[in-house]
Amino acid sequence: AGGSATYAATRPDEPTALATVGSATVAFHGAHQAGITTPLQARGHLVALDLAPGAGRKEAAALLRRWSGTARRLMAGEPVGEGDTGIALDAGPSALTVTFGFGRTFFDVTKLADRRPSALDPLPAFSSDHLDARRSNGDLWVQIGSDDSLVAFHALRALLKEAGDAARVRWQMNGFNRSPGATARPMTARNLMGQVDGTNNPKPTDADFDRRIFVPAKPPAGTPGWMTGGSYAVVRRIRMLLDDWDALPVDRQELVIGRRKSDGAPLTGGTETTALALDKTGPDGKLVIPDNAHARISAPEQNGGAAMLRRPFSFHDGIGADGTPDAGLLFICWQADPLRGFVPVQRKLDRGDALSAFVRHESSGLYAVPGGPREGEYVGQRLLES
Ligand SMILES: C=CC1=C(C)c2cc3[nH]c(cc4nc(cc5[nH]c(cc1n2)c(C)c5CCC(=O)O)C(CCC(=O)O)=C4C)c(C)c3C=C
Ligand SMILES: [Fe+2]
Repeated sequence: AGGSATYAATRPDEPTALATVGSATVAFHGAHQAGITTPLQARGHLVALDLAPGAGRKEAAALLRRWSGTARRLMAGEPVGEGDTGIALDAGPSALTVTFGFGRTFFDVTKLADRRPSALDPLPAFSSDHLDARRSNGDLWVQIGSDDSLVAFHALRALLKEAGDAARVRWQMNGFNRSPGATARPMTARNLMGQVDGTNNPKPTDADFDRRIFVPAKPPAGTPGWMTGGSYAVVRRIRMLLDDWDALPVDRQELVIGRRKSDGAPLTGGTETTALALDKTGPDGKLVIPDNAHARISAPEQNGGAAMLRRPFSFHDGIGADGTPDAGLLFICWQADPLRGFVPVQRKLDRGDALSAFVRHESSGLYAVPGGPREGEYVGQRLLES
């Protein structure tokens, strides 16, 4: 079973990844685009592009048509066709998803301002923002996720080549999550602070899930019909001040969030999925989950029911100029309306979240992500051709 020359590179006695991770396929067509309710993938690329000078609606439509064809093929595990780089040869689709969105400026460049959803109005400024405009926003946004790094990179290369002369990369961010099968049983992900992160996300089985995350068939005023089945993505590059965080004793880290680090259970007791007992006080008469605990402040019941689906990737881009890790969370949240999801919660966090001392929001984007394409349709066709 392999000589010493191959031993380090492969483990021929173990089940092949293709039989497990590699074979997972996510549908390209459907009511919603893939990559929103898809379970977190191990690897992610986020890219924003601006249409090239001189490119308008026609070029944008042609690009979305090309991109959709390629995304459909790649997600089915097929090669791109002529000129395929071969990067993903031998691998299955590995749960590849490609998700496309439109930023506010897209509608000016393509002269479609009358079809721009009001939900794309710029996000308010937050006092804790340290935003870099060059790494924020953009006309187009592409999210690529896969459980295999080469499959994800292959898709990225193919899509960026296809942008050709029509669009240029504005910024790119690369992220990761745990690999499937790395834990003995499926578990909620951990972030780079070591916290169990994602516990209280809305679940597709919740009665009000679709209403909170997706634009309904009869969209509200200010939302054009082409957004039916779509969602809005808020994307924030949030740097974690990991050296400061790691210097904090675990019991103090737990007070910052309001949950136990080991298993994500509320400080008020129970297991990971037990509800937070927000009114519970300790023997000293103080709230067990402090006033400024992140989980308290962000809870929907503290924000008029505001809810979002958080689907992040971690990032690590080496060591920053200040000598500390340039690492953190590519925070991506999905909602039917950012003014009822991200904005009220972030406003509240901005005023008094204990986590604020350990994080820094460095870039921001808001994108309208149209519904999933029907068979034979490309993503965004209902916007670009009706
Ligand atoms: C504006 C929205 C939010 C930002 C920005 C945000 C950043 C952020 N969060 C963590 C870690 C955790 N967050 C947790 C819960 C949680 N966070 C938000 C919103 C934002 N977080 C919400 C809506 C919730 C759910 C609250 C609830 O319903 O109880 C948790 C607890 C576990 C969980 O439910 O996921 C952790 C841990 C970090 C590290 C971070 C920025 C880097
Ligand atoms: Fe959070």
